[in-house]
Amino acid sequence: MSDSEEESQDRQLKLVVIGDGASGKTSLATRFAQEAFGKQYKQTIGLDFFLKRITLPGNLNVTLQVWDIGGQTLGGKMLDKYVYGAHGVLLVYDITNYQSFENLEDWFGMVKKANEESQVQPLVCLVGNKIDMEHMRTVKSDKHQRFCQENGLISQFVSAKTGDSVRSRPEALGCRTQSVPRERSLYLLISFWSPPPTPTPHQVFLCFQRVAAEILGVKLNKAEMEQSQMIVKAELVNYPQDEGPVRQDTAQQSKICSRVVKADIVNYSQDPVARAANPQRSSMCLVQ
Ligand SMILES: Nc1nc2c(ncn2[C@@H]2O[C@H](COP(=O)(O)OP(=O)(O)OP(=O)(O)O)[C@@H](O)[C@H]2O)c(=O)[nH]1
Repeated sequence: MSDSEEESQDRQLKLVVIGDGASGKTSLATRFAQEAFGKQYKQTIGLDFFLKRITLPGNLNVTLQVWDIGGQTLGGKMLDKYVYGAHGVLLVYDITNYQSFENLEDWFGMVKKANEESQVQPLVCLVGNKIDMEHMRTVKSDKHQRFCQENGLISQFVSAKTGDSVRSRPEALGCRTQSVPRERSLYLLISFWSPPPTPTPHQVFLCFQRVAAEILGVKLNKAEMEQSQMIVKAELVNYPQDEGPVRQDTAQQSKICSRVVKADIVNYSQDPVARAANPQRSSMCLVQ
């Protein structure tokens, strides 16, 4: 095998996703590996595996082996075996479930114990999931940050549900806002902070990418780092009546921007399904 062939071989990383039951671990892994999301909760018994190949800056191909560990394994005999040898750990909690945050101490304690004899400690990322339900948040962002600082963890907020598609313009999301002046101003507001409409990776992908990059010591550029860390929700727009089908796909989209932005309150006048699934909307654009 030539040198260049050897160099182009994939690196393999084992990433373990742990946290309380129903915090969204399987959903994160599925969003990352399959670009999918299921509303139905199906408890993971034991563990599941996902594989995904990504390319990091410098043309470095990395195969991520994602171990999705069932939340019920905490305190069980197998957990330390699952976690042992992981290069990275995603410690997941649900921002709307305080107990899932409190239990992180136990999960993190187990990670440390499982690897205490290992020479290399895994990189641990604290993941606050379900930020599409910001209005139901029970874990304050500063608690999250404190936990990260105290334990030397990297920090991430995501939504497995929306994928938190950042850096997309309204037209790229299928919104047609031109016909209503109020929406037009919102469109302009968002456009002002948005870069050109190129297809960009979603937040969950960026979260995994960031962990892989940190493990391998690969530097992400400033834009990639900002994308992976900044989350702004802009749930908005008073859609005209004839645009129901478009709305369904776009009801959960978020936007990235660098400060607080006042936005319109949503009024999904033609979309009872989306409304039922998402009863409350933020009237502000929130900066994490
Ligand atoms: N709104 C919202 N719901 C989510 C999100 N992520 C997961 N869910 C829902 O939360 C429930 C639990 O998600 P799972 O991914 O199965 O949770 P888990 O942590 O794998 O659960 P265990 O298998 O018991 O460990 C499901 O009904 C998901 O649809 C999210 O980001 N936002």
